[in-house]
Amino acid sequence: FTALESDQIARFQEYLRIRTAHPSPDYAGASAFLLHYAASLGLHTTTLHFTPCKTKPLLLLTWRGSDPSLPSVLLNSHMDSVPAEPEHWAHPPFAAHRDPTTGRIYARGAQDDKCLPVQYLEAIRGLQAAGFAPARTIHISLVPDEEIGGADGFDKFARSEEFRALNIGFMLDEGQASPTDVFRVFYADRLVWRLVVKAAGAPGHGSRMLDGAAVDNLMDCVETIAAFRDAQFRMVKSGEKGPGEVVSVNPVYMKAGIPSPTGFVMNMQPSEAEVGFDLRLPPTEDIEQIKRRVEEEWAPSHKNLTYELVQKGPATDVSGRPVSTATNASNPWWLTFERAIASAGGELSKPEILSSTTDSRFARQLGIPALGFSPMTRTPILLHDHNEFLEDRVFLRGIQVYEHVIRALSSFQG
Ligand SMILES: CSCC[C@H](NC=O)C(=O)O
Ligand SMILES: [Zn+2]
Ligand SMILES: [Zn+2]
Repeated sequence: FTALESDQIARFQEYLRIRTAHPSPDYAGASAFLLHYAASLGLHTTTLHFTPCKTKPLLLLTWRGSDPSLPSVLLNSHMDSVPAEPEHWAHPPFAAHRDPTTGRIYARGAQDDKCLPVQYLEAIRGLQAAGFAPARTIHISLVPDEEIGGADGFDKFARSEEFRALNIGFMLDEGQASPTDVFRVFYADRLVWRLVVKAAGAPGHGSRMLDGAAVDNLMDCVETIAAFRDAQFRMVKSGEKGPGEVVSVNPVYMKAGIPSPTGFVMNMQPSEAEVGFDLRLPPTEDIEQIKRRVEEEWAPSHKNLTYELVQKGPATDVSGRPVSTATNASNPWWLTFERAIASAGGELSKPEILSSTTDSRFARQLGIPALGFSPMTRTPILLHDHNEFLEDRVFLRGIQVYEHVIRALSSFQG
C-alpha cells in the first residue's frame, strides 16, 4: 500500500470503531469524526436537527461547485448500524480488525454502509489533488436512523426547507455488495410491511391430544406462508426473477409458551401463539391482492387467527407503490453514471430492484432520480449478518470509482 492508501484504510477503521449500532447509536461520536474529517478537506459543514432533543444530528458536507445555478448532486449515507451479536463473530464487531492475509476488515457497518462516507471523502481528496473543480455543488448527507425507518432522519430532511434549498438534481445512496466482478446498481426499493399473526386455541394438559390448539393453528399459518415463500424463492433460484422482483415473506420471530423460572412450562399447551414476518413487495405487486391473500389464506379467522398488517416503509406514489428511477436514455443522470463506471474500468450489471429498503425512496418520491450503489465487487452479501467485512482492496477501488463518478456527475451539463 502507498502511504495514502494506508491512511485511507486507517480512517475507515477509525470510523468503524465508533459504536453506531442501535438501540443507542453514538451519533455524537460519528458526527465529531465526520465533521472534523470534512473540515480537513476544506468542505463546508452544516449540522441539522429534526428532533427537539437534538440527539439525532444530520450532517451536510458540501464541496461548492463553480456554477451554483446548476442542480446539485447528493451523496447519501446513514450513520447508524444494526446491532451485532458479538458471540457469533470471529472478531469483535466494533474492533475493525484487519486480517493481514486476506485484507478483510471485519466490522458491523463495514458494508452497510460506513464504507461510503470515507470513500466519498477520499474521492474528493483525490479530485482536489488532481486540481479538479466541480461545476455542480456536491453535497454529502450523513443521516441518522435509516435502519429504523428514517422517520427522524431522511424522511423529515426530505420534507424540510433546508432540503428544498439544496436544489438536488440527482442522488446516490447505498446499494448492496456484488459477489461477482460486476457492480450492482439499484433503481427502486421494495415496500416493507410487517405482518404479525396471532393464534388462539384450546389450552390444556400437555398430554392431551387437542383439536385446534393455538400452536397448531399458528403452524397452519406458518405452513401456508412457507409454501407461498417457496414458490417465490424458486423463481429467484431459477434465475427467472431477481431477489428484488418477488414477494419475500420471512418469519423473524415466534412467541408461544408459558414461561417458568427455568424456561417454559412443559406440560401445558398455551392458548396463544404469535409469529412475525418481514414482508416485502416489489413495485409491480398489487398490494390489495396481498391483503386479500392474508385475510383469506394466510390468517383466516375460521382457524382462530388474527393479524396486523402494517406498512413500515412509507414514501410511495399515489397508487401506493414504490417510485422507480429511470435507467434509460430518458434519464441523462443515468447515462452519466453509466459512462462514469465504464471510465473507471468497471462493468455494471442490469439495474435491479433492491431487496431491502433505503432512504432513496424519500428522494424518489419527490421526483429526484436516485440510484443505490455501493462499489463492492467480489464480495459476499453480509449486510445485517455475522462477520460483516469488506476487503481493503475492494474498499480502495471504491474510492477510485467514486473519483470517476463524482467527476462526471459534477461536470454533467444538462
Ligand atoms: C422501511 S423501514 C426499514 C428500513 C431498513 N433498511 C435497512 O435495512 C429495512 O428493513 O430495509
Ligand atoms: Zn444501509
Ligand atoms: Zn442496513
